[in-house]
Amino acid sequence: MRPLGIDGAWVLDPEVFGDDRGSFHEWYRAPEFRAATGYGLDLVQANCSVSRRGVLRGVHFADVPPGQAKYVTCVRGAVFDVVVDLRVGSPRFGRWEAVRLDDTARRAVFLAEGLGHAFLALTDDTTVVYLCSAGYAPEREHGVHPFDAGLGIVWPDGTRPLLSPKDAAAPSLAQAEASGLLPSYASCLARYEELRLSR
Ligand SMILES: Cc1cn([C@H]2C[C@H](O)[C@@H](COP(=O)(O)OP(=O)(O)O[C@H]3O[C@@H](C)C(=O)[C@@H](O)[C@H]3O)O2)c(=O)[nH]c1=O
Repeated sequence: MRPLGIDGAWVLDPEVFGDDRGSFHEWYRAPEFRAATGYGLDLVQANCSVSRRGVLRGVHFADVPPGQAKYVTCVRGAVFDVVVDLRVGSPRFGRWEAVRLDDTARRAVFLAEGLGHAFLALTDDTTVVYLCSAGYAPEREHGVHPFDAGLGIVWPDGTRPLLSPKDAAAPSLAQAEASGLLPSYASCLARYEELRLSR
């Protein structure tokens, strides 16, 4: 796993073994995962979503503590997957980074607690699966608008994005910050340290 430009985010480039039957790859190995990230992934929930082309989900994040770390891959089709640093006080606050996840390279992205996550489906029947370190708590899950100019995410052309009503009504980064919705970098660092010591 190699770190992305936003601390707390990593990408796995797996070795994919192809043969006459199809392919095989490992997308999670606990010791290597821990060695690379400093985290043990405490698997509490595993999710799967299917999206048609142009569906855009996010930018979502959860309150820290406890936060919700996610380990994401795309098992069918392709997504433009985006990690956003929403941690107030982070040197990279507001910065975003995109990784293509697809059923060819079979990359996976890990996002630590407090980071924002979004993806745009580039194909029909795009299937994304992800492992989560915390269970779903709707009252603790929030969003920032994916087209917010303050974030300036450059989404790929060629699709007409379809957002959920909740995501379409999400605040801008500035509004979310002003209303105290965003996690602080200090609380995230404290949470990371707590997790490192406990696992
Ligand atoms: C996320 C989630 C949703 N749901 C339900 C609530 C709702 O009825 C339906 C769809 O929920 P949403 O519209 O929030 O789903 P979605 O927009 O796909 O939300 C997801 O977006 C990506 C970007 C993430 O990173 C995820 O963590 C999650 O926030 O599924 C659960 O039961 N458990 C869950 O963990």
